[in-house]
Amino acid sequence: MSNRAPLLETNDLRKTFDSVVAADDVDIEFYSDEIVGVIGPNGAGKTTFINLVSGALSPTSGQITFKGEDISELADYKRVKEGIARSFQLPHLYDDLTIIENVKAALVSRDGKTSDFVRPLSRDEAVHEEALDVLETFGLTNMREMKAENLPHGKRKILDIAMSFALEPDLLLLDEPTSGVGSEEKENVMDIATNAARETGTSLIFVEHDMQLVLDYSDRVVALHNGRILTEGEPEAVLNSDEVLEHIREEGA
Ligand SMILES: Nc1ncnc2c1ncn2[C@@H]1O[C@H](COP(=O)(O)OP(=O)(O)OP(=O)(O)O)[C@@H](O)[C@H]1O
Repeated sequence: MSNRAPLLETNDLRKTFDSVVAADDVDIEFYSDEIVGVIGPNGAGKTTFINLVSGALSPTSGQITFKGEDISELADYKRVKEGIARSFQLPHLYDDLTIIENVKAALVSRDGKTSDFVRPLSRDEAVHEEALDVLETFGLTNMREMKAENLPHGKRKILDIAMSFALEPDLLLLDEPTSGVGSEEKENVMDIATNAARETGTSLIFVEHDMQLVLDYSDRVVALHNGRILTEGEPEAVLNSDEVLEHIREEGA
């Protein structure tokens, strides 16, 4: 789609679990500043792809190249330092910390310290100011002293996304950012995530089952089925393609 060098590229990327082929020699490129929706029925390999790129899983074979470097065997925390962040289907938050402390934990981990430093660092003015900025951007200012465990699910997803952005990634992987979120709040979550991506120049890859959201928020769509790329390209064309209509939309993505 572009003459520019890809930000992320996979070559013959393969992951098997016994007889299951969850990534079947996947070749794909992602570019800076693009927002890509990944669709596919249950078991298509969407989360496996996110896990392979983030480093949660090692590939059985094949390569992942990020900013021109082979990161296939790089540990997940080192990939964060290289500029790859992710959020989870179920947010990974520090439930007994407040919202602002959660954001500070992300800021502190970005700067190479551990979350044990969060409480002392709550007195660090620079971290405090930056955390307030993040909370403002993501509409969480009013809830900043609430414990994460008391946040409603939609806000938990937003906090998780906010913490991912606080890591200042070049590429952010969102695994089902709207799952479990009430239908009236799904667009809000997607607006917040995609606006932040556009404003910061972060590339976004998001896994999504809601086809209307995929259509509304993606620059490009990748359709997976049985660990393979069924088709990819311009959102409307992909969603209305014969392959997607047959294998994904009928089975229910
Ligand atoms: N850790 C694992 N061990 C064994 N099999 C796995 C593991 N992770 C995934 N699989 C299998 O790999 C295939 C792809 O799973 P994956 O979770 O990537 O699909 P998905 O497209 O994300 O599905 P969903 O939409 O249900 O989240 C499935 O058959 C799944 O059972």
